[in-house]
Amino acid sequence: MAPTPSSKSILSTPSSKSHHSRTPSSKRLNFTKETPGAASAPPPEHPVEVIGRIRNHSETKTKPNAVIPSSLQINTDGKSLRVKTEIGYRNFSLDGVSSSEEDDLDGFYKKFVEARINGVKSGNKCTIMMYGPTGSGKSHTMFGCAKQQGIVYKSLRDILGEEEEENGERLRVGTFVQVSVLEIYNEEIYDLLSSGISGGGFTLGWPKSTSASKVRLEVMGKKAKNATFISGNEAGKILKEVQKVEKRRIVKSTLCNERSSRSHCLIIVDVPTVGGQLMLVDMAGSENIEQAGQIGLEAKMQTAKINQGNTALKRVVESIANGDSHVPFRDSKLTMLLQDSFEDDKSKILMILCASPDMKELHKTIATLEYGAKAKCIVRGPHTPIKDKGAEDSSSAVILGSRIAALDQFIFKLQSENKLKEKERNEAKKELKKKEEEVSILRAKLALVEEKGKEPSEEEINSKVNERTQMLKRELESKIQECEKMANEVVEMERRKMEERMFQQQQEVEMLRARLEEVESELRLSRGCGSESSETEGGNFMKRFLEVSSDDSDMVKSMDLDRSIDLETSVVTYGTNTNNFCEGRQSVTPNKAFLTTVYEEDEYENDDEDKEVIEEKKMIVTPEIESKDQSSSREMRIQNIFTLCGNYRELPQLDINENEPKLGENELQKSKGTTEISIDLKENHNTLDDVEVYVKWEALKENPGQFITTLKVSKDSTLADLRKLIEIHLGGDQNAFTFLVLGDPLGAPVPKEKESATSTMKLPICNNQLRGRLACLRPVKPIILRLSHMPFSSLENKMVATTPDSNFTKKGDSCFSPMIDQQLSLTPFGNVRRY
Ligand SMILES: Nc1ncnc2c1ncn2[C@@H]1O[C@H](COP(=O)(O)OP(=O)(O)OP(=O)(O)O)[C@@H](O)[C@H]1O
Repeated sequence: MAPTPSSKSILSTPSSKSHHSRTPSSKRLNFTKETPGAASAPPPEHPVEVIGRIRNHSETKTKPNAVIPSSLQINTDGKSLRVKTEIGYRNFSLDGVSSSEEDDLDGFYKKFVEARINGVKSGNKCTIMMYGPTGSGKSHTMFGCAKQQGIVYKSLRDILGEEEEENGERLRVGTFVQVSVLEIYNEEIYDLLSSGISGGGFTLGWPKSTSASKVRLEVMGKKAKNATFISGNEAGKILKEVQKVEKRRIVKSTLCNERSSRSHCLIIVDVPTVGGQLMLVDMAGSENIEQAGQIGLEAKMQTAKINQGNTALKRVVESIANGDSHVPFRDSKLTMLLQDSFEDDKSKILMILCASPDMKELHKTIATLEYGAKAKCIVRGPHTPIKDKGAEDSSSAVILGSRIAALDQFIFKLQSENKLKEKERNEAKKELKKKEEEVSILRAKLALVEEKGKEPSEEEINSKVNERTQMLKRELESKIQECEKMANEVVEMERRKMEERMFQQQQEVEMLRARLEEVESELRLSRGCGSESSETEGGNFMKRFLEVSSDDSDMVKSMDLDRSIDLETSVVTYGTNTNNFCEGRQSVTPNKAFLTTVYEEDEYENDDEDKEVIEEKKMIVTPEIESKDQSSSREMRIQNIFTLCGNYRELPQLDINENEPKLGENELQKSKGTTEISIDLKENHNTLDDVEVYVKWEALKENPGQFITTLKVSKDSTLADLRKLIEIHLGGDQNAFTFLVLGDPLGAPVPKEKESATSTMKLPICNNQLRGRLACLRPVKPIILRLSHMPFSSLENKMVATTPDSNFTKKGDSCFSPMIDQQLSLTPFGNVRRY
């Protein structure tokens, strides 16, 4: 193996010759002068840590299986590197060495970068700079590739912190950072975060559009003045902005690199909350003009300008390492901005030397490693150059101002976040209040439902019953009042009608009286006014009729006048019971007329079956009889009237023609409960020894002269015999009576002891029949008659409901008043009723 070349021979490159002349290697390595008591002093601090990063061989992709010779070999200690040359090898001791083959970007970051980033989060300052020739992998390591992210993004993530999201909400907020991105191109500083048009943009040789859109910045102290920064604590947003900025860097194809970074890029990350700062510097390639292949004066000038930063940095490093009293920080914009990184006691520099194992790159690789070795030798101590007081103050003011601005922004951000949270909290409170109201409403409803579901208590039932009872009571009272009112109205109406009827009846009675007077006068005329008895009879008749007319007793009377002149017959039936009132009127054959009188006994019995017919008589007068003896016919009619008045009420029925139906018979049969008693004259004539006795009570004021029965006795019989039969008929002697000698004007009773000596034949003849006698009985005790007190209203109702027969009476021939005729035309019965 060839002997290891001395470092001197390896580092004797043209570019470094001048430095070697000024700062011998021995001095460089031992630039920290030993001072008395140095043995007891702490070991010197190396502010610059140098890491070698060896990229993959460029021909690996094209020749994957080929054995490609490499100029670099990492020693076993992992911190030193052997460079192979044609004449031998040279070792370089570094703080660490890593190859891309062994450590990808993640591995490299974790091994050499992560600890520094943690220091920044704790408030330290760190500058990570990529140094190496073009195409050695500086940008690749700094920004990464599609597969892996580089140091910029990984460190930002570490500082900001990984975001945790759940259901679209961020759970953890990262560290607040302030990021500014600068580009130093052609010794000008551009603000890559500003999109404004730069008035002083240098466009020579580069696309105008690119440089024209950038803002050029001036340096104030050690900082770029008015640099734009992005701030926040959300890693996603910050990284996205940095990615955009990365693409705005000026790149150009060179012989060494298709997309060669022609500028230095500085990404400055401030962590104002702790005072930490991270400065990431991706330097342009360190190749010289010839190596870059630039042709022409302009291109050579550009390359020279680009290298100005690299050259100035080399000198700064050498000056610091040599302990020179003056460090030329102001030789370039890059060194001006990196001054704090070298001078601040809290600041550390991580210099990553990028190198290619390609044999063609050997010289550049050695130059890079020598540069790194020098930087590694820098220590802080007494040799630290005296700082420029004014510049330091200015720099501190800028830093403080920046920090204050960052803190203000941070406070503002916290305040806005706080406001947002406050707003959310208020909204949540409102929502909570609304929900509570809904809950209370629902609870009330639930309570109601539960209450309804419960069984009603006894008190509730009682109260409801009472309430219902009161309501029904009120309804009942109101209905009673209504009924009373209606009843009063009905009574009043009935009373009025009754009065009208009474008035009508009084008029009818007057008419009837006048008619009777006419009849009486006719009778007197017909008898030639000669018979005194007739006079007496007529007088009696008038007397009785007037009594009846003026009588206010409760006796009910009925009367039908024979109207034989008109050969019409009217049938009048009176009943004391309104419900049982039987009425009928019909046209009859001209040669027949009859009178029917019916007394019904009990007005209080409403049942038809209980009605008792006391008397019914039919009288038929034939035209033949009337033609033989007109006067006899008239007398008969008058007798009928007498009969109605009391003494001669009972007239025998003269049924001449048996084959013809008896007039009014149908109506009588229809009348329930009436008993028809017919007297057949032919039969009487056949029995010569018998006398037919009509028995009746004497007609008194309180007694209408009720008919009792008809008895057949021998003509030789006496009143004593007749009494026995009558008493048998009456069923005992409770209605004890005496016979009246009716022919006697005084109407004297026959003493009982004389009854056996008095012949039945001495009784008055009844209805002009030779063998008919009338036995008029005077009751010893007064007969209690159950007579009707029927109201007129019922009778009136009956009359209205009846079908009239207009042929029954002839107009103008009626003996009654027109009003009565009208009534008779409406009803089959004429009636006179007195109370
Ligand atoms: N470790 C690596 N692994 C794979 N490819 C790499 C690696 N390093 C660099 N490359 C590739 O080499 C090319 C040049 O690399 P890069 O641009 O990073 O070089 P550079 O040093 O930044 O050059 P310049 O100074 O000109 O910008 C790129 O295409 C890059 O992808």
